[in-house]
Amino acid sequence: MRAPTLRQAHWYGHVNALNAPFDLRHWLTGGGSLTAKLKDHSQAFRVQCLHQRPARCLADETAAIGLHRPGRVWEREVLLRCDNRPVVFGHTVVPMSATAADWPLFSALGERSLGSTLFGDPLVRRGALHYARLRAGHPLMQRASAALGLDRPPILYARRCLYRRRQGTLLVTEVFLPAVLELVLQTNTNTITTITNRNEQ
Ligand SMILES: C=C(O[C@@H]1C=C(C(=O)O)C=C[C@H]1O)C(=O)O
Repeated sequence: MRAPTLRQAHWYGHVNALNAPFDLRHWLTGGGSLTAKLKDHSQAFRVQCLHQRPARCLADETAAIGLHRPGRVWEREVLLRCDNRPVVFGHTVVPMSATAADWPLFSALGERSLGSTLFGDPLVRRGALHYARLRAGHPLMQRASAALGLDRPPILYARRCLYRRRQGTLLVTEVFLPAVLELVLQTNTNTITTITNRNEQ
């Protein structure tokens, strides 16, 4: 196997290949909507849309979205914020050949979560998760670091998933930022209060 250049990552089919921090594993491998999981771990969740525009797909995503050579795509990049702290850099690409019938809600998403349109749509088929370690030269490392205005961390861990709907493909890459490790599951204090009150009566 040819060693990937720094601008490209090797995407593995199993998270064990990353040797990622233990506390990151459940974020990397979790099924269901990441948006829903982040909402469970924060009081306030927000999608900050950085841009959604035509772009050239990254070298290591060309084949994944079914293109024979790097071509033009619709590119959406976001920061997912929990209690205003950026915890995930999201990068989504859709080939220009896709039609509105393939992804009817994609073009007008704005600051609504893409996940809210994917999960629950019976026509959407979700592929397997793949995982990668992003190093300094990878475009998504550079973009995530720039969005945070921070020096580049040595490594960021990412996952990506291909979604299909009708004839369309859509590739979502989620780059997990260091602050995600500080999130705590928000227990529903109302439920606990109710139970406590009942016990005291
Ligand atoms: C795919 C999902 O959508 C999330 C929302 C995104 C967006 O709004 O661009 C991008 C990445 C995802 O983490 C999800 O919630 O699981």
